[in-house]
Amino acid sequence: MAVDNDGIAVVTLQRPPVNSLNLDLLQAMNNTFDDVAKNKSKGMILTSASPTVFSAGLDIMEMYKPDPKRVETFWVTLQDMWLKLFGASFPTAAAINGHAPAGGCLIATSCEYRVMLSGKFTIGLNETALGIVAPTWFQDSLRHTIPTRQAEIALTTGKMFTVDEALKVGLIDETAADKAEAIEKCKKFIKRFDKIPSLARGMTKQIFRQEVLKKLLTNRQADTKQFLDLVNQPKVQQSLELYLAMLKQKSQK
Ligand SMILES: CCCCCCCCCCCC/C=C/CC(=O)SCCNC(=O)CCNC(=O)[C@H](O)C(C)(C)COP(=O)(O)OP(=O)(O)OC[C@H]1O[C@@H](n2cnc3c(N)ncnc32)[C@H](O)[C@@H]1OP(=O)(O)O
Repeated sequence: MAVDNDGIAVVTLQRPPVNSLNLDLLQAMNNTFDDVAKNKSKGMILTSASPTVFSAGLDIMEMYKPDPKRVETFWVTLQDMWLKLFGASFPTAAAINGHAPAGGCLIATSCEYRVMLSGKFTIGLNETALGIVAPTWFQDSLRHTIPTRQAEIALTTGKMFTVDEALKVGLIDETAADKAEAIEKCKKFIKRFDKIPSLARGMTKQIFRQEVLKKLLTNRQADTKQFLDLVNQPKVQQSLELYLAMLKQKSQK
């Protein structure tokens, strides 16, 4: 992960090849979000070092034949990442310079503003298409971003939006021709708050988001147990094995 700081922190996800979210990357993100809060940055922009993938979502390898302690830590760290990002008092924006499926879409929808590169990229919560259920807080992040009816249809169909579709439904706010332009547009959004007192801004955002945050905070243990019960089912392990093989086969073509 690289962080540039000119008052606005540009945080670049840098875990080749596809920025899949494993325990180490999630821990690094959490430490970075804490630093951004401590350094009193004007705001934070999340982007990716890959030219084609913003983030491929959760690292499937963390869930396949997992070590019991590590997989629990993985999930709790993912919850922490979402609580910190969705609940950040500082302004947040995503310069989405590539595909953003599942957990990649979660990161983007946890930010306040999204600029995505025009091109053949897709974004969405595709969990149902994979035969899994997006956790409540994943769903909440999408419902918080696009109209409820569109969110329900997208979630139940596992829809991956093209850039044009995402713009139309409000899943992204703007498009950009390249990464530099996406970052500039995100900076422009963050600079809108230059004349707004940051305490009032931050508290207003937290009040606006508190219902959704509270849902996970009060249900954390149950959410973790549900995940662990699911991931340890032999049938789920079988599906993960098949999915990994399919991904490998596709990447070798
Ligand atoms: C059937 C699944 C059952 C799961 C059950 C889980 C039970 C518990 C679930 C509860 C949690 C629910 C929440 C889940 C949220 C998630 O985020 S799940 C992850 C979903 N992500 C995806 O489905 C994305 C998969 N990846 C892609 O579609 C593509 O890789 C891409 C569009 C992002 C990029 O395409 P491209 O640039 O062509 O790269 P590839 O050649 O496909 O991949 C390169 C390389 O990376 C490996 N890889 C890709 N994604 C992941 C990943 N998410 N985790 C781990 N590894 C990944 C891919 O296999 C290639 O590896 P090799 O080079 O072949 O070694």
